[in-house]
Amino acid sequence: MKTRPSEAGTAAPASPATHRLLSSRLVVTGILAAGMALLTVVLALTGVDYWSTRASMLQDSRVEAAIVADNISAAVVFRDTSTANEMLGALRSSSMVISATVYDKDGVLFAHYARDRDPDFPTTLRATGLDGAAERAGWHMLEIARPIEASGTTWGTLYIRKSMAALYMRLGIRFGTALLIAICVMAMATAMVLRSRAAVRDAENRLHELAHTDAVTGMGNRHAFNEKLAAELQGARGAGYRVALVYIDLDNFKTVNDTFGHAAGDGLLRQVAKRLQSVVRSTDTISRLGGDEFALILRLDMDDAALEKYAQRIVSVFQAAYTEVGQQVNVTCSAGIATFPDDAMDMDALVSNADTAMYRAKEMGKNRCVRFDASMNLAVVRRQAIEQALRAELEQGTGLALHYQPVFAANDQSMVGAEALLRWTHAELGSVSPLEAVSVAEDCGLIAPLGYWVMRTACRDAAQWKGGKSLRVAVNISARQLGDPQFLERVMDILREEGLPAHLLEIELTETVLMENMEAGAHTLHRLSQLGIHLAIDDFGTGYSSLAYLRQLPMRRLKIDRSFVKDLPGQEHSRAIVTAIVALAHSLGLQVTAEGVETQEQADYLVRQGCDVLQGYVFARPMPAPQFLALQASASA
Ligand SMILES: Nc1nc2c(ncn2[C@@H]2O[C@@H]3COP(=O)(O)O[C@H]4[C@@H](O)[C@H](n5cnc6c(=O)[nH]c(N)nc65)O[C@@H]4COP(=O)(O)O[C@H]3[C@H]2O)c(=O)[nH]1
Repeated sequence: MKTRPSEAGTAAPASPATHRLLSSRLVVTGILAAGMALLTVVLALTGVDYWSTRASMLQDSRVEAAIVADNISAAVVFRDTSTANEMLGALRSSSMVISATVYDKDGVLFAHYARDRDPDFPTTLRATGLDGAAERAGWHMLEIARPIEASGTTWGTLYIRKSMAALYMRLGIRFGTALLIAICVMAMATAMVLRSRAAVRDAENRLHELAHTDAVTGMGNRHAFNEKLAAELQGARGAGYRVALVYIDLDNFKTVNDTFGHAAGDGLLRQVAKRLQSVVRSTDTISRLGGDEFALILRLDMDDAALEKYAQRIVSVFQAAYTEVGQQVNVTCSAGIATFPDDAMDMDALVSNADTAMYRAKEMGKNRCVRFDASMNLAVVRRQAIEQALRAELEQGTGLALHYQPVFAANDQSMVGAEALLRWTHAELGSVSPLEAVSVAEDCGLIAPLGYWVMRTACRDAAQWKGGKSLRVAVNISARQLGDPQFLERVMDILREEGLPAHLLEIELTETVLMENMEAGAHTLHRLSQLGIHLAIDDFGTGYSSLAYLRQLPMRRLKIDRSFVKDLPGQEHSRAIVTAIVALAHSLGLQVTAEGVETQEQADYLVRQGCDVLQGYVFARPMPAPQFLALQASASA
């Protein structure tokens, strides 16, 4: 199967909105953190500044008070109040001084200076609360007291009050400037971050768009599909609605791609996308999952019958032919539907079930839509078991066998060869039909080892068939085998190693195999034919082969499918087809084999129509190699 459930993924990836919100938050948090850091630095610097300015102011004030106390001592000794007042007045040049007072040795006011009115100034030394050489530094005011001395005697006390306002003013200006610079820096940094963020977001949006868009059709791709389906299922769980998933796979897209080239294939996919979009509702989501696979997610607001009709509409969209590179191209689709929560409770199971239903549609003949059914999973389980068993079987090679069904010349009923048919009986799985085994082997990549085992075994057995007439062994080849670039070389090696002449090997290919390997196949077939190997078209009439194309291939034989033989000679339709096929084959120089001949009446009719070789239960059933050897020995005796 092309799609494995694990590819879908279960967890809903973060939506672009969540992603954007998260990255915006990160940006804001980063800016805030930087702002806080700058503010802290500014505050710390201001604190340091405060303490150093305050300490130097204290020191200056002490010196100032000592100088004034020294100079004023003479005026105090001689009780010259006016000189003392004048000297105190000189302090007005010191802007921080509020007032200065001199008390005599009894602590009584002697001289005073106040910058403005200072009604609270202490009128006695006692009221200052300071004595001798003391100082008091508060938040608002600095008070200094200094003794006034002359000739070793204390004559009074100088008391100065200073305001701290200037200090705060200076600090305030510095803090404000630093803050302003910090804010400007932050604003510039923020503007730059936001600008680059916007550029990054644009780039992210573009990347998101690219990562979620299919380049060929412009539809959502597998990422977009996974996100949408996860979101839709989450919504459905919350709100209790149903969701349907339709898996669509084009049936013969590979042929178009191989025939007309990849550009035409892309053009066709674009047309398909347009047509699909024209039938789905605007609320439904259609995505291209890759290759020729599309998926449709719809919120189910319709009943099952309406859903079937809807699916039919999708399939019928493909009925009209497409025109690509001037050619009419017919492409059909196989679709599978699974619904949530009826068929699956989670995303992986829903995807897997829709895929399973789509593969069932293919198995049922393509060009249809199939609703998932729980029993289909049993089929999937069986296929997985077959895959495992086949893998083991090919390593040990014990359970596989070939049976040979003889084929007879129509004119004299003599045996002319045999068709090798795969038989496989497994201890647990029982008898597995060759069609089932080959189909599983093709899907899981085991067709090459299986095909070469069949080819080698058939050639080895046929090399033992000795008799009057050389018998040719026919081997069936599946589509994937013909696509193997090593095919020609491997077949030649096998013939050489097993000792079978090339003309005694016939390779049977169905029309579908031929049509699926048109270009690469044609070259290989010509080489095989040049080497002497016979080529036959199997099950003729059941495929869609173009006769013009078949004519160019080096075919020797055409085998009429047994579905046309079964109703002979009674049914007119079958009679007409068989007559036409025989005439056509002979006109192209091909021999005709009729397979599935079950009655003598059918055999007689086919001989009358000119068939060259007959094969069927009426003559012999497929049989094990030793039995065939015995039959062949008795026939040639
Ligand atoms: N009803 C009826 N059936 C008859 C009669 N005579 C023969 N048959 C059956 O018709 C099938 C003929 O093989 P086919 O058309 O190549 O169809 C084959 C062939 O396409 C495929 N197959 C078988 N062996 C191999 C193999 O080794 N490799 C590949 N690639 N495919 C194989 O599986 C198909 C089915 O094979 P079988 O089941 O063996 O079925 C065989 C054979 O048993 C008859 O008179 N009446």
